[in-house]
Amino acid sequence: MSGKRSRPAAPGSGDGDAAAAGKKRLKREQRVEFSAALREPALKEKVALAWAHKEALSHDAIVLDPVPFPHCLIRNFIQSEDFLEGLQKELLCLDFHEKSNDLYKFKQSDDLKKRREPHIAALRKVLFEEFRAWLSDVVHVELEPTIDLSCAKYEYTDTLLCHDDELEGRRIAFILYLVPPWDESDGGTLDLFSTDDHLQPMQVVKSLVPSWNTLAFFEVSPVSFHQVAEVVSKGKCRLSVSGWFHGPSVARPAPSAELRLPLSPHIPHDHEILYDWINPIYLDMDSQAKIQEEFEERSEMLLKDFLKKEKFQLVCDALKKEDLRWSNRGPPNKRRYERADEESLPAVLRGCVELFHSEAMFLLLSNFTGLKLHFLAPEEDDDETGSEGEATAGMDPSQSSRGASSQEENGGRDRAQEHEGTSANQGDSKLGSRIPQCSSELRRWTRGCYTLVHDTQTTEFALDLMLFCGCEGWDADYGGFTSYIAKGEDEELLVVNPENNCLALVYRDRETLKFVKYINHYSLERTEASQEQTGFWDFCFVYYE
Ligand SMILES: O=C(O)CCC(=O)C(=O)O
Ligand SMILES: [Fe+2]
Repeated sequence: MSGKRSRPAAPGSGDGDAAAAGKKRLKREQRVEFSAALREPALKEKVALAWAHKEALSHDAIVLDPVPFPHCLIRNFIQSEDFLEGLQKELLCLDFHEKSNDLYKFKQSDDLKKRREPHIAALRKVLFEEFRAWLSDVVHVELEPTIDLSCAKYEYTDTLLCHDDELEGRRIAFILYLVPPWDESDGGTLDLFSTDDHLQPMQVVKSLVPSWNTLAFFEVSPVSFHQVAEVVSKGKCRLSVSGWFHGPSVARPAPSAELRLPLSPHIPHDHEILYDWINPIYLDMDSQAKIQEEFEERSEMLLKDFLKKEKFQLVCDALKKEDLRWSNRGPPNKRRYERADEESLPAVLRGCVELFHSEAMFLLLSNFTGLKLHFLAPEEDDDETGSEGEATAGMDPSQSSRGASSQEENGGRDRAQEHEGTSANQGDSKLGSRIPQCSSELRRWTRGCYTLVHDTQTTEFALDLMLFCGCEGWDADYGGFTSYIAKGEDEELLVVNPENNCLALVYRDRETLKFVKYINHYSLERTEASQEQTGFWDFCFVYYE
């Protein structure tokens, strides 16, 4: 993602506390230096050469690795241990704000740009004056004095998912870790991703374990994909001070647009399939009319106990069988979950997929939502009520069978006749380019899965359908919920929590984006409670008029 949302910008950095700065200091001013070894001209020269030639270099004071993208670790960055302790104390006294969206969950401090605590001020100075000069020489880029600095706390279940840091002006990212003794098994590693020929991240190829007084830095570029792995130790706090040195950006090629999932029109299937699978309360025309009324009001709907009990049980049993083949869906800067390979589906799951794909379902969904997902469904602006007072619910799916041929059987139903006429008149434009279609996936959600909002995501009018399985005892704190947000904002418009045998319908417009919240380590506690059951599944269909 080209980083507008790569990570929260340092919080409000207003200018002008010059007056305050002029006041007499209450606390003693601090001074600090960075690693003397690093400042040795001979070592500096070596690092600069290695950086320029993209060569690895290993020294007590600094390790440089050009793979998967150039990054360095500086051990013992700050010379004075007393200073670090003072700094840590000041940082922990700051106000931290819980930040949470598709990409991250962690605590961020107030902006450090203007903080006047002596250790924070001294760190800012050494970073953005002496160290910046050193770094400019080493990477051969004139880094600007712009101060971009904040403090982050990652605790149990906190994470920052795959991103590249790219945002206007950012040239070198850096992080100074102030963590207790830390092990890879605590989580919280800084993971670096390899990239493919299209500059998309592939997999984590290197994990840097944070350690006290180590500074990591890397060049921000179209391939600098990294993440902070979820912290999985309870009671451990991964404290860091991080920011960016600004400078001329590395050229970025235009992002390649993503292919969306294949779409297909309904498959011929008459209403019998509905009666086989669906709880009969939803097949009653009056309840469809009520659902439609409410859906038109709210653009969302949860239909509980949607499948017949015995069918739902069969579906759940089949999902738990091991012979299903699942494949990972990425890339990690956009999503991570598993999708069932359709070929491997046993009959019952194939049947369920067919249900959502069926012509009868397209018509039923038209009735639930008022959308025109079937040519028999009324036009959107056609809000007349029929003589039997049930017409707002459109067509009775039990009256339609196979496309046009069903019209004969529907002889008595005026609206069907009328609308067949309409679609025939509009002819090719309706039936050609604009046939209602859908995409489908059977997905498995376990710890570590998520989807992200990203720049190449298409926004469109669409009806989302999700049917959840295997989520008894699922807690919203595990993540895994689908969040709908307004484009360009983090504000949540709607959340859909996974709930067993619940059908969620959501109509979204071009200003709405959705993501599935990262499923965290806490979700594994449920696994322990309910034996081998990990995560949950959903049938996810997206319908287009
Ligand atoms: O804390 C880290 O190791 C990396 C943080 C990071 O990637 C970021 O804040 O953008
Ligand atoms: Fe980052």
